[in-house]
Amino acid sequence: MSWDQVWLDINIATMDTDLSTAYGAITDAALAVKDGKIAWVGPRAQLPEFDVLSTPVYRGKGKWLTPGLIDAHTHLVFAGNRANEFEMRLNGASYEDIARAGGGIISTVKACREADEAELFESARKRLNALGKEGVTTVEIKSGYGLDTDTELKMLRVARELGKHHHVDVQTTFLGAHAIPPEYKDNADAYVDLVINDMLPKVIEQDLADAVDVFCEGIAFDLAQTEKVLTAAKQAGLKIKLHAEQLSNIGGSEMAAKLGAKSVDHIEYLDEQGVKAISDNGTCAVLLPGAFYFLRETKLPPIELLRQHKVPMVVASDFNPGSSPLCSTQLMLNMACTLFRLTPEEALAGVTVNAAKALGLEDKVGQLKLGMQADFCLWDIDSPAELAYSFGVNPCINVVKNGQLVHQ
Ligand SMILES: N=CN[C@@H](CCC(=O)O)C(=O)O
Ligand SMILES: [Zn+2]
Repeated sequence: MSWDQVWLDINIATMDTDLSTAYGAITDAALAVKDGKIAWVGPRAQLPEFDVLSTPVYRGKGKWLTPGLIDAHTHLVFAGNRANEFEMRLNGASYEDIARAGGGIISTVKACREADEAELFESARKRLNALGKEGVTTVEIKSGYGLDTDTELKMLRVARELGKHHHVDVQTTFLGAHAIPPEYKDNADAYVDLVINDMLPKVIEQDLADAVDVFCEGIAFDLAQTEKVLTAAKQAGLKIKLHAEQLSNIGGSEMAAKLGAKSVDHIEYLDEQGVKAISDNGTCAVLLPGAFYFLRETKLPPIELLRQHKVPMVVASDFNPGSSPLCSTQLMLNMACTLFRLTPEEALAGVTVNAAKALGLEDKVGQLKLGMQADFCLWDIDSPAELAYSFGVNPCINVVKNGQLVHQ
């Protein structure tokens, strides 16, 4: 056998759902890489013979390998910060009060409109470095802090550039319909028209987005406005997804699922009818424990219903300056278990196999099996549950991206 690298003396949480073991685990395993892809994976005892003199061999000292982590929901391109609003909330104001008073998302919009591309790129690069060091190999980044055509395009260009200059793959999402900008305060429909007829065509023409998202909520866009944007995006051939049922239940998830959304995100207020709709349509549920924690929400997402209806559960950071200034996918693993009571295995699936599905990348990443991209991490852990159990000492030893060792 001729391979580019072989990993020995490892246990593997493949997250391969075809295997019957928890975590798709293979103990005393081996893995081989060729041309950036997984060329062999299985028990060490079955590894075919290979030329040990010409093949780099990495030894894992009995530790665990997992797929590279995938953070399927972030807003990591932004300017400024909202520590002042954090203080306001600690003095009694609510997230909704602040948003309605022109703060919240709109305050980050002001900062993003003023920031130049280099500034946005540099701050986002640092954040991406932080995620990359803790084992993230694919990240989704949304626009949505521009709310005018130029700034929305600027944010997406920065996100695309980051993907070109960083080992972490970037999937971009156009979120022009994130909030109603001050200029359209009394005419949200006209803003929706701008999103559909001016922004979206330019986003498509310049190939700036892989997907389109909308914030469907009482403080943002209503059901009809949301449907219009998602339908236009779908007709243009883009993947669609939705911020939905975060603060109330207005039926966004059900509508988006019927349109074929890859995911509905937040969903604390989703009811059984909504869960059935997303289950019937193969839509993933993206759980965002960081925002739940940071906003001190009390309404839990319907985890048990999601389990009953076999909805793939995803765990993401929602990293953003307002509701989740927490730039750590590893922390989300812990919070998904402590706050939402996911099992460590469910949480790990939420940042690997299910996260890939939410991004429409399930044929490439998220599992360690033959033919998939060689994106994986070696962790200084004795069981996969440790990834969700503890936080603060980064257990990531190595990151391999497309078969290249990028972090050790
Ligand atoms: N819910 C809407 N959007 C973001 C919050 C953005 C912000 O507050 O800046 C979220 O996913 O939590
Ligand atoms: Zn979000």
